[in-house]
Amino acid sequence: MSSTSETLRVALVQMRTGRTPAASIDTAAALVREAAQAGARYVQTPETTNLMELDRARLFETLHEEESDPALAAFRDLARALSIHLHVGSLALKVSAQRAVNRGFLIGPDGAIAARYDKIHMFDVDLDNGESYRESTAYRPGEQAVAADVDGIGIGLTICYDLRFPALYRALAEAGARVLTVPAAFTRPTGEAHWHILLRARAIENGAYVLAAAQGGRHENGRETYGHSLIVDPWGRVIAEGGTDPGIVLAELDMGEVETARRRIPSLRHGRRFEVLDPGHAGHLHLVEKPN
Ligand SMILES: O=C(O)CNC(=O)[C@H](CS)NC(=O)CCC(=O)C(=O)O
Repeated sequence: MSSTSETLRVALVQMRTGRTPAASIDTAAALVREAAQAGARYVQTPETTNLMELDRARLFETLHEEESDPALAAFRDLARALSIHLHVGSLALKVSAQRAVNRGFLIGPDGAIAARYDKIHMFDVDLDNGESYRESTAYRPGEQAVAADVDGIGIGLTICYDLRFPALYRALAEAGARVLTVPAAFTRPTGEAHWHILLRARAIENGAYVLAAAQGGRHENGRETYGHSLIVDPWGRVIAEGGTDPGIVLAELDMGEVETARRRIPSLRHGRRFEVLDPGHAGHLHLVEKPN
């Protein structure tokens, strides 16, 4: 790596995960191999790479615990075989008989798990097209933001609905992340309305690359997801984008672009914090001084 330009070749794997983990693992693995052959050093797969299942009884019959999960074992072998950083956007994993986690893994080129992240914000939402989700009835939310390292580049780990909570991304950027990741399974209507603009906003306000591998199309469980895996640069430009079908999306990240964006608009440095003094009333919000 030269001292003037720090770069990272990345790929997103877009999928249409079904109800059989073995098939999902095979599909994902083939696309990860294709990405590695195209020169990607970091490859990200979408939310719930292993399984999309709406039937709760069947979900818990199919899920494994982390220690015995076949998808995690297969992806660890694959990362090592290809010598890449493999970010499995998330796996649905059982933590007890009736409780699951929506957990992301960053696997290093040695096959070791470098970071784990449990999705914090649960998608408990009723859409006006009749789609209704209660993620929190099956999944236990995470309680920690997680930043990790890929070849000396800080990477923030988030998942899907987290995208709507900008304070998480600000905290990750302040912790040193220059790349923010949002593996997702967005619904079609909310994706059409909000996907691009929210991803671009997170990139712009933090002067960071945003990488979002997506689920797309009509799934075996009947759900439809938005697709459009996206790579956004720190100035907010979309530099690569997927469609609705499975495939890979490639880009070369240049960390000089992060430096340039943050020099042009130093909003990370200028940010202040506010505290509600008198909740529920019109009034003043107290400006909280930042340390230093
Ligand atoms: O449950 C699965 O099978 C996979 N997981 C998901 O699809 C998750 C939880 S239901 N989806 C979202 O968070 C969509 C967010 C979204 O669409 C928005 O914020 O607009």
